[in-house]
Amino acid sequence: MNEELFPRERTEIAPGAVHVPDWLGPDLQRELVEACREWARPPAGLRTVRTPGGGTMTARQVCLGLHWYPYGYARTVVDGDGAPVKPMPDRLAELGRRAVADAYGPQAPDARGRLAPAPAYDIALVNFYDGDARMGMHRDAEERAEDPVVSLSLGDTCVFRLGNTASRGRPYRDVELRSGDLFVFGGPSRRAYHGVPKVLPGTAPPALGLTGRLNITLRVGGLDG
Ligand SMILES: O=C(O)CCC(=O)C(=O)O
Ligand SMILES: [Fe+2]
Repeated sequence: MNEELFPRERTEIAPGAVHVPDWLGPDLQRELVEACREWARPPAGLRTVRTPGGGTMTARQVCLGLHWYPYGYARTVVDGDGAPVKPMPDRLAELGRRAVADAYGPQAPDARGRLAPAPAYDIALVNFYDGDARMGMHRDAEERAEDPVVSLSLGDTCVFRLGNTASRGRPYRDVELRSGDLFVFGGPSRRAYHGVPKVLPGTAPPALGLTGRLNITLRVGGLDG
């Protein structure tokens, strides 16, 4: 459902950072919420992340493919129950490839007429935000690959802040991400600071059956070998 007078449009927020509103239809949103509920179950389920400074992240998290912790990747939940991380589902990897193609459009061949291979997404982070949760400004920096990060939003609307690559401060741009929206940041924005300063409670589509916000972030690790 779109209640705007005019439809929200695809917008390049910064070079390489593209917002595609309403990318996921209602059925796919519902399927993904159901899948997140399964992934969130123990073992290797939803956990509260502790930061080295002694704090905790307010968004709770579960990882697929490789386990992210502050600040690295492991094959087991080294900062939780120690269980092996759940596998990366093929359908999420495929969704990531489609997301990049839709966000950036058909890619241009290089000077020899070759197309770069589609990114092979092998990591998913699922973040669950209740009404008070947020995420501070950070960079997705533990991956070696430079492939774009794909972010899918489900449930409550949030304010997503995309900053610059030099510091957590200004200049930045705030974008409202609603249920079903796609946000991709690659190229010059791949290492930009970003965060979620605010979730707007009670804004999820009623038919989705979710209180709070889920974010699925897809990344390419480039960490094998
Ligand atoms: O929830 C979001 O939209 C952002 C999540 C994020 O930046 C991350 O998991 O690294
Ligand atoms: Fe991030």
